Amino acid sequence: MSPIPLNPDPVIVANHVGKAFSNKTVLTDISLTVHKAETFGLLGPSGSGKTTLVKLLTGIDEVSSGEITVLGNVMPKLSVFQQIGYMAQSDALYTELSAQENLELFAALYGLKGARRSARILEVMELVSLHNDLNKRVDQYSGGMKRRLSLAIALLHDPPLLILDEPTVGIDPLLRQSIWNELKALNAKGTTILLTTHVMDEASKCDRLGMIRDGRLLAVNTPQSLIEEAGQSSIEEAFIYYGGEQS
Ligand SMILES: Nc1ncnc2c1ncn2[C@@H]1O[C@H](COP(=O)(O)OP(=O)(O)OP(=O)(O)O)[C@@H](O)[C@H]1O
Repeated sequence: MSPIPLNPDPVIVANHVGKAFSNKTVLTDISLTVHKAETFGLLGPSGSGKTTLVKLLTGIDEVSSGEITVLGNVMPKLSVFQQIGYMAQSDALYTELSAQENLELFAALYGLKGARRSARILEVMELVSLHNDLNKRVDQYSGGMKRRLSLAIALLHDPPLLILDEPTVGIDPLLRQSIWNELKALNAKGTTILLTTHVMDEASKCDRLGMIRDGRLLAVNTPQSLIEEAGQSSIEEAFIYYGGEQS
């Protein structure tokens, strides 16, 4: 199967990016381009540097070396952050408020008003199957429900770029499937998605994957090409192969 040609517009460009915290190097020489309307997955074990890279891409944190451009702007840049739907790994929710109140707050932040605001809140909550729990306080939500609410918030302003850090952790397989369907529908409308995962099955749903280990990008390609080039039969085996070659 030949891969679908990528839209050439670069939405994210990382150029020889490095990141160190005091004297600890966490990312080394990461170069990577994410094109418009693709789903790009960052796959790597716990502690490999995925969240650190995501924070650089969103502009929450700054590179130690190299450069990141997002939607044509050198990061970090506040105006670009408003064009990104960001779902952090730990849910940034006001737990003493209801889901509705949380959504209202973020909607106001994004400048969504009036009927458009109410309609969009309902739309995104239907999408994550939480529309019947709008008035429940978030401290009464389960872990999976909080993840889904965080995803709804990331989608609220219909941003051109979604950056999702482990979006489906704690979400049951059926709902995970429907979330993936939605992500693919957003892709089809032109939304670019970068997400992190360590679930191999999920990685195979991405258009392209970046395999990351010990802060280095080992390989970038379509899941199928990564498997074929490594002469393996699964993403998991390919990952072990590329990791082994590097070390
Ligand atoms: N602020 C910080 N100061 C010092 N070290 C940090 C900081 N943030 C992250 N690190 C270190 O950077 C490394 C990569 O962490 P990171 O959270 O990016 O990994 P990850 O791939 O996202 O892992 P996980 O899948 O568990 O979330 C870890 O060794 C972590 O301890």
